Amino acid sequence: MLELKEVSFTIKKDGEDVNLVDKVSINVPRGHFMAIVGPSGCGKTTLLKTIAGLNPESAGALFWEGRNLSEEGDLDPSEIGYVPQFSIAYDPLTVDESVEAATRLRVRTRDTEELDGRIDRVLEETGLTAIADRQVKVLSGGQKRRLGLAMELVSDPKLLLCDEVTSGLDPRSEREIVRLLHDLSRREGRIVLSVTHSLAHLELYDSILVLHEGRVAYHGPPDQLNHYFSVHDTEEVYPKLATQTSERWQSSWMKHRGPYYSKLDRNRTKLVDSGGLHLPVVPELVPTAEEERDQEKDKEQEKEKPQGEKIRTPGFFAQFTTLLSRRWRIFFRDRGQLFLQLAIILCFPVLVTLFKDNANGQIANLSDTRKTNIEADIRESATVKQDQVKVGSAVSGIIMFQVILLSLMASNNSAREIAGERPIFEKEKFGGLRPTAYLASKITFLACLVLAQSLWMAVFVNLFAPFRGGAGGFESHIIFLLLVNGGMTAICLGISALMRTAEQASLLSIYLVGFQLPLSGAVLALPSSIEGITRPFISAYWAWSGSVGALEPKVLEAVKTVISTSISAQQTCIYTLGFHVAAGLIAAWIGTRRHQWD
Ligand SMILES: Nc1ncnc2c1ncn2[C@@H]1O[C@H](COP(=O)(O)OP(=O)(O)OP(=O)(O)O)[C@@H](O)[C@H]1O
Repeated sequence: MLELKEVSFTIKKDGEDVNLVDKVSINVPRGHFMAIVGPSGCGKTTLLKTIAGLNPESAGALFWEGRNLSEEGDLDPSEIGYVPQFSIAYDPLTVDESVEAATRLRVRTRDTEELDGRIDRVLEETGLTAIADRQVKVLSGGQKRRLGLAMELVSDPKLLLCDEVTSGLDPRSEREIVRLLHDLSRREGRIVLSVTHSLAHLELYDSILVLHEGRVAYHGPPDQLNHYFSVHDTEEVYPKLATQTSERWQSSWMKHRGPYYSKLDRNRTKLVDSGGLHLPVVPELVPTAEEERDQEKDKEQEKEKPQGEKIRTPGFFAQFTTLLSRRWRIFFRDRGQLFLQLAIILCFPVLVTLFKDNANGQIANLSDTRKTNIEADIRESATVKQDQVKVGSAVSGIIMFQVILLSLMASNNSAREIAGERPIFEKEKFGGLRPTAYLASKITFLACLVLAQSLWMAVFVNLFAPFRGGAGGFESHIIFLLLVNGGMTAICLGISALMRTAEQASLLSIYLVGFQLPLSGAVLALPSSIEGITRPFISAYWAWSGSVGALEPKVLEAVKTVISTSISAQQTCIYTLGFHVAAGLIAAWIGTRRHQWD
């Protein structure tokens, strides 16, 4: 039994308290199918989220089987299913893959047989078996809703909350979905609460809850709705609601609700007697002595069951591997993303090699012995200077170009990685996904991209414009390229986790990359007052400086003749870039833990 006692959800608006849900009191027994209806903005979704625990109630209390949920802890993620308004499946995956991923993330199964059995059962229940290998992107609206339901049913939730799962469907699909929800409420005593705009098919529900401005205006049998509101047609209920204030509707309901609740009880008894409702245990009925003995026996047997038979959330590693393999599958299925990534990895290094000729040029040596005349002496110095400028600016420019292009790749890698799928992530988190497993899968996926991009950039460019480093110079250069790409990828991932939308995250990440070049000081020296403030945050400077520091002395001298920015010690560059990686990951960790379900 789900019980709400004077539950309110209050927000602050212009300094005033506003009750979006106001003193809602209802009882919903096991195996009950209830519609939550009411005009747009009356608080239906807010009430559903309050029941789900997504909006903590500001007053009142919620009970599940007599257990106070706010005091004794929420329902286990496997016990509750929430089907939101938005799609919770990835377009490139098939129906079967989506349900499989949902099962692997929510349910700890003993073996593949159990996993397959669970997936097959859920596909069967929701009528998706015939289209199990179809990609989500080609599904109809009704099929997508069924998939959303299937992905929730994998854990056999005792409480299924559905938010507008029939909106936008044609009348036939709508009826099919309502019928499906009705059937789901008839199994294992599952409670199904469905928020809907539609006043069609109300006869399929056991009870209708009418909300008006967050208050209960009616909660009774569907066939008494018109009678209560004194209307001929259900469509007239909403206009009728507008004829008086919600306070009046609420107090009127409190006065008259007795007979309607009795009717609900009678309907339920009839249903149970006719065998239309299968209830494994009916806690709200006082059991006979014999039933009590049976229940005790059941409890004992439950205790003796091996742990594996209970629905338990999978561990960190199982969730991590499921998410990682799903991420790679989406990556390879999404042709656009794959093509863009390959084009970037292959073409960006080609751009850098355009400057190879000057970078490969020789720098003449000054003679040890002085020339016999001053004119020859000056000519020789000028030639050396010319070589230094030509080679120095090309070598420094190539390094900076590599660094900037890798920063650009970094923002492309991760700016949308979390923000672009935030609703799905929040939904999966609600279903028991560990944020650490999610973050670890993202880091592993991105680390592979960073490795491929940075190594290819270093090796390809080195083929045409060999890095002119001393002993171990090229290896150091590779490390700095890896670090700048890794650092910027981590920072953009942090931004992605903290921002509310993918657009905000992309924009901020692009600005961040755009400012790297001018603020690095590699092109134009910055005023020292600004340099001191900005430098610690400019990854491009530290990677460029570290790589330049790994050049052989003669080339390093040449670079110094064309720049007026100081070169930092390599150790300092490594530590600073390491700090950028760590800061980005910490931001991502904070962002993934934060609750961002609108
Ligand atoms: N976190 C929030 N902060 C401020 N206002 C909110 C918040 N959540 C909901 N609201 C407001 O509360 C009201 C009820 O919203 P809710 O989404 O519950 O309505 P609804 O009945 O489900 O509407 P619809 O049928 O149009 O989906 C709306 O006016 C909405 O703008």
